[in-house]
Amino acid sequence: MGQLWIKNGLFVTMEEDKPAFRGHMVIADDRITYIGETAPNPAPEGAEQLDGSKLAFMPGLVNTHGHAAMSLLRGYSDDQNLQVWLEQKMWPMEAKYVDADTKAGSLLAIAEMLKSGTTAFVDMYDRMDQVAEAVKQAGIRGLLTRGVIGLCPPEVQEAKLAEAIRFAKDWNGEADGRIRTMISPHAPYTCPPDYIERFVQAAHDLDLPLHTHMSETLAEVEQNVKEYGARPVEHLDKLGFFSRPSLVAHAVHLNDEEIALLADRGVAVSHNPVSNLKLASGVARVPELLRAGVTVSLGTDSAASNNNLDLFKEVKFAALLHKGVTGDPTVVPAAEALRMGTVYGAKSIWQDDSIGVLRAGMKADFIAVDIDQPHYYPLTDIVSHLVYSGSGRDVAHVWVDGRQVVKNGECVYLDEERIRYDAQASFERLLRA
Ligand SMILES: CSC[C@H]1O[C@@H](n2cnc3c(O)ncnc32)[C@H](O)[C@@H]1O
Ligand SMILES: [Zn+2]
Repeated sequence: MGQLWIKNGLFVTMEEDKPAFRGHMVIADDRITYIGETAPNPAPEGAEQLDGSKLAFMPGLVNTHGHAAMSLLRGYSDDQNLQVWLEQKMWPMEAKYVDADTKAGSLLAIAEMLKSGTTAFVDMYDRMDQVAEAVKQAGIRGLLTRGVIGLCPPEVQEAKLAEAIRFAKDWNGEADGRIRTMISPHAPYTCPPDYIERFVQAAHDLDLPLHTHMSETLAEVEQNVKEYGARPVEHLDKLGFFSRPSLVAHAVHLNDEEIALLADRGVAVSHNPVSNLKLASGVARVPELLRAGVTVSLGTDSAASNNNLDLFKEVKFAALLHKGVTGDPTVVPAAEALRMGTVYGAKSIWQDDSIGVLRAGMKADFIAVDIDQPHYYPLTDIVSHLVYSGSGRDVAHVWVDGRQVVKNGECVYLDEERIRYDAQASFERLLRA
């Protein structure tokens, strides 16, 4: 891959001691080898040079919850609550998916994510080999997991669990280590307790993290109490779920005791503000979670409930929403929202701390934002501008694992025209089927 020397760029490192400065960065193969205000000394011989003077460089965004292939269902069902949306609209359409649809939807989503600055994403879905192939091709980083809905006869449950384990084993560490896997019962309301326990066992056996939807709606919490005599957090805790590194999506309806328990067990939360607003699920208690020491990152959920996979939007919503509902303008300040979209996301999913900040020795997963535009002027506080004024549309270049995967706004390894065509064809077939 060789070396890249970025000169005179504005670097937003996400490091606490030196968050932003103008300077230089050197990439060798998959790693950052130098970052600093002064030029590298000695100068990297033979390195490709990039003038960074009109660009802001920051760690790639990390999307910690989604279902990429559902991008085919973008706009198919708006303005419904979760239960109606899932049971009457999503699940009937998903039942008609074939491998080619999952591949088409995943490529569409990955193109959208890469072009808007996401370098790593979590994906929970079915037909995950297709998603993994798409990740491999596009050059993005993926934490992939076969999500399992257990509302089916025992022999089907058995087959789904076996498939989840097979996928997790086959793909962990693939694509030069850009793919990692997890184990995922879909939710406490779609998987019986003894079935969830088998996923926990599998996660132990394979030494993998767990991921699930949890406490997304009030109805879910009430149903859990009625069926199992416990709220979802206590329920999952009793089933041993939090004995593994775990990432829960949504966590909207939590009481103080549940927040304390999640903090105590080291559970990471993927906050999905836009999806939660659109499905009228509620607003997660993010300021309290952060105060309790929970790692809170950001997810888009799918393009069918968002309807966009630009994580910059999620960062902005996270910064604004909690000010609005608490009446306190100091909660989730811009820098904290940006940490949720980068370093906290990295911490939640990539447990070896090799991504999420710009620092020598870290993996070279970073993006270049075109700040030579009116909405970045006057150039004062770059973090404020990125959060409150910027968007994924400003992303010019993206690197993952030291490899440039977006150049001048175009995906290097994807045929975007073909992807749009295939996505449209898949959707039309699904409608007719
Ligand atoms: C088979 S795993 C993926 C499964 O999850 C469904 N899904 C998408 N968004 C949500 C959400 O916000 N809450 C719960 N479940 C969701 C999706 O339709 C798939 O069936
Ligand atoms: Zn989801």
